Amino acid sequence: MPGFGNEFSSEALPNALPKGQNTPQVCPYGLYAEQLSGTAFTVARHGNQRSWLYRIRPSVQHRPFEPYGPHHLVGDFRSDKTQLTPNQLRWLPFSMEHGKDKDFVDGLYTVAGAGDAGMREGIAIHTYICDKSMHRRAFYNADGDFLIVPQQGRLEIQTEFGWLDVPPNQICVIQRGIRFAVNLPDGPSRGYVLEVYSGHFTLPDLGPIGANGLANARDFLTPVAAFEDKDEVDYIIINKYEGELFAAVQTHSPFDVVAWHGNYAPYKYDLANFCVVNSVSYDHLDPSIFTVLTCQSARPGTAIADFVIFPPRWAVQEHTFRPPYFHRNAMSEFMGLILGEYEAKAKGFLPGGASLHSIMTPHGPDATTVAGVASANLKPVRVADGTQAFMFESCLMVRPTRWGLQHQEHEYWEAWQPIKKTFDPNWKPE
Ligand SMILES: O=C(O)Cc1cc(O)ccc1O
Ligand SMILES: [Fe+2]
Repeated sequence: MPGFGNEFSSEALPNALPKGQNTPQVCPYGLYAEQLSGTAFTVARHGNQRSWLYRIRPSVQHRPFEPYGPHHLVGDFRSDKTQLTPNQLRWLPFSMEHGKDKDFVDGLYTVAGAGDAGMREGIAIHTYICDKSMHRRAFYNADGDFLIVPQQGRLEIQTEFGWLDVPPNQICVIQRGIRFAVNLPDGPSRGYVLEVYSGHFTLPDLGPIGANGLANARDFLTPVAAFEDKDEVDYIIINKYEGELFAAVQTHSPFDVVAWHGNYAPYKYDLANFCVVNSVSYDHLDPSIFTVLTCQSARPGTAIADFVIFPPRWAVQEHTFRPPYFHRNAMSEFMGLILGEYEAKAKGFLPGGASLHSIMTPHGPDATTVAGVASANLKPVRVADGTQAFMFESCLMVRPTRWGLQHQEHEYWEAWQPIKKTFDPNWKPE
């Protein structure tokens, strides 16, 4: 179903949604009504999110949760599972070996983050590497929302709300609490996850751009209700709770929602639909023009996390240094690559890899990219064709985990050292 933030209704059987009320004495088809809250009951109307699920059995029918592990997740970025460093960091593609004999849940590795899931403030950045579909296992995250960015392998995701099919170059958002299971129809798979512990993703304001452009609301897709009626089977529900995992057994499928309505539901988006807006005269504009989704903090204009892409487009700016500029940012920048190459890095930044440039840590185009600029022909050119890089940008101090640091590419700093001094004190304006 198309649209962003809509009040949706979906029935897998005719008339399964109660008419005119949420909690009738007895629901159609003998279903149980269950509310899933995405915000406090009392949040102002424009930000309030909840859905009503009409299911074969209530979710509460499960055995007690027990600790589950081992795992490679971090939910507290002041703990000794992290290590402070302001250095530029880069990762070669995360090895598929990390995903041997693992499903999506067991194959989650936290690379970096900030804050504390327990305080519901902060973000976590994970990679997932896996080669097994989830069989009779479902996952939900009590800590926050997942924005999932597949890099290798299509994800076929069963959720309580229906099915999502998410190949690379598409993304999906699965919010706090929603149960899902990931199948891997293409075999071994890898990707990135941006997790936000507070708030939810919204579309960025467009200001003077107007009412259209960037990620258009109509291109977001939410699943239709789809249920399975499986009883007398062991299902394991795995819960991420303050960065730890817990598992509970139940004897029915959690994907038994016959109908639902509400505005708290997962969605996906095809990055190829992004309507790119950029300078058509001069200068390299800030990458915020490429924001797909944002999770805002309480400080106006300041994101806990922005999801930004670097899509294929025309570069037409005249008398301009066209690659990304050198800079020191007030925000942390974690980047990944889905496909192809990134315009600021001639080598070393590869699909499935990543980089982290912390708050105020200098960075910019590498020496090879800089060397090509002065002689570049500034006719209109296609840039980033067949490529897709992205950035998770956060106002928070993002720390790598120990696992992240152990797997980094050493000597990344050397990428900038061959940049030549071109200063000429006798230079004269023409
Ligand atoms: O650092 C990066 O590569 C990301 C980035 C891209 C860009 O076009 C401008 C600023 C910026 O931080
Ligand atoms: Fe940057």
